[in-house]
Amino acid sequence: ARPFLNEPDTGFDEFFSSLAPGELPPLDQLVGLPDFDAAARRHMSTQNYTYYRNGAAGEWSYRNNLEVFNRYVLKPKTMVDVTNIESTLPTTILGHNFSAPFFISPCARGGYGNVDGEKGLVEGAAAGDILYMPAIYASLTIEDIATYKTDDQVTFQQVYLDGNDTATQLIFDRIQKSNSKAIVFTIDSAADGNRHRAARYGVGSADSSYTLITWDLYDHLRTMTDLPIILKGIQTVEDAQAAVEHGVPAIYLSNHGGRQIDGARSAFEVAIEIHQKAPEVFSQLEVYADGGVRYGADVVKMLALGVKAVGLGRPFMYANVYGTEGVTRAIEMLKHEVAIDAANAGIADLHKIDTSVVS
Ligand SMILES: Cc1cc2nc3c(=O)[nH]c(=O)nc-3n(C[C@H](O)[C@H](O)[C@H](O)COP(=O)(O)O)c2cc1C
Repeated sequence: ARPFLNEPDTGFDEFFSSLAPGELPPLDQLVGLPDFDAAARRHMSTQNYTYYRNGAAGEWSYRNNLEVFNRYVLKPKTMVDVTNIESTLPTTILGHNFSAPFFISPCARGGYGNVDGEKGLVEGAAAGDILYMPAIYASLTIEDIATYKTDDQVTFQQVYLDGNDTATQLIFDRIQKSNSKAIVFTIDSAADGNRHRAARYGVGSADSSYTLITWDLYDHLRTMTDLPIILKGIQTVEDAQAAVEHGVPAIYLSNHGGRQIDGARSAFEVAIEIHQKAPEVFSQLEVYADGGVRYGADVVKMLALGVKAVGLGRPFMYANVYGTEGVTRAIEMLKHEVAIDAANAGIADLHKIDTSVVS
């Protein structure tokens, strides 16, 4: 296997060389989202870090998620008035207002990175006014997470579901009671993920059984709740089109951070396929996407294809090692990067972005 740099070398190790083993660098000295990975790796136990970091099998999909953004370059336009770009960061996600077109992807086991579990993710999302999607296998319960929300904070609850109606109805009722505004049904994990790195440390998938996931099930689930049910883990244009036919309000392109099946394409590549073969999908329903997003420019490239909002998993899990302040700072960093990268690419308004800026 060719060598792989988990984070590009931007001087982190030299700069923080005097820190004691395990000591976290001061938050205000981190300069970008990849720094949170390096900081968390220093601080977390190898076992816990491995659960966050791992990808399926040889981790080629994990790597590709990160590397794919470098295979598509930006084509900056000049002589454009970009001075109002920051005012175009806010967007709506399923009709709810947020301050930026990115969100916190659902990730299990926040407690591995912070003794307070997902508290920092809920509070950070509120402070930064972005969407958080708590995972059903979060360390905190749906109800505990709800106690950390501000009064008007909008969250979407992720779930794994099977054909057991009684269990499903219980979960749906809890979600409704906790005032979540949508259900994010993960459909890319019909079987256990083949996770070599994680298996070494006994930290495999949170969802490991064979699970019945079909369009019939989706149609049935919709009769069991008034909440919109988003499908997470769509990976082909055909499935995106089927989602339109089944009246799905939003799809979420994802290969689960490269954690389920090695060799699966990145969401960015799937978005390109949809853009090429069925661009109408982007206006027929809302399309979200995640995987390997680490820089403002990555978000800009996703938006250029027609993606409405972009998710990040690991960066926020690593930021949560610092708790609410860390997550809040990560959000600020990414907002700033999206704005300056878009501006330098000659984009005046993020809502009017199109593929002419990407090649
Ligand atoms: C530690 C960890 C736990 C995750 N747990 C879940 C989960 O319970 N449900 C789910 O749908 N996706 C889960 N994911 C996938 C994320 O929602 C998201 O798709 C992925 O992290 C995006 O890639 P990124 O980490 O490169 O941003 C998890 C990812 C990580 C890193």
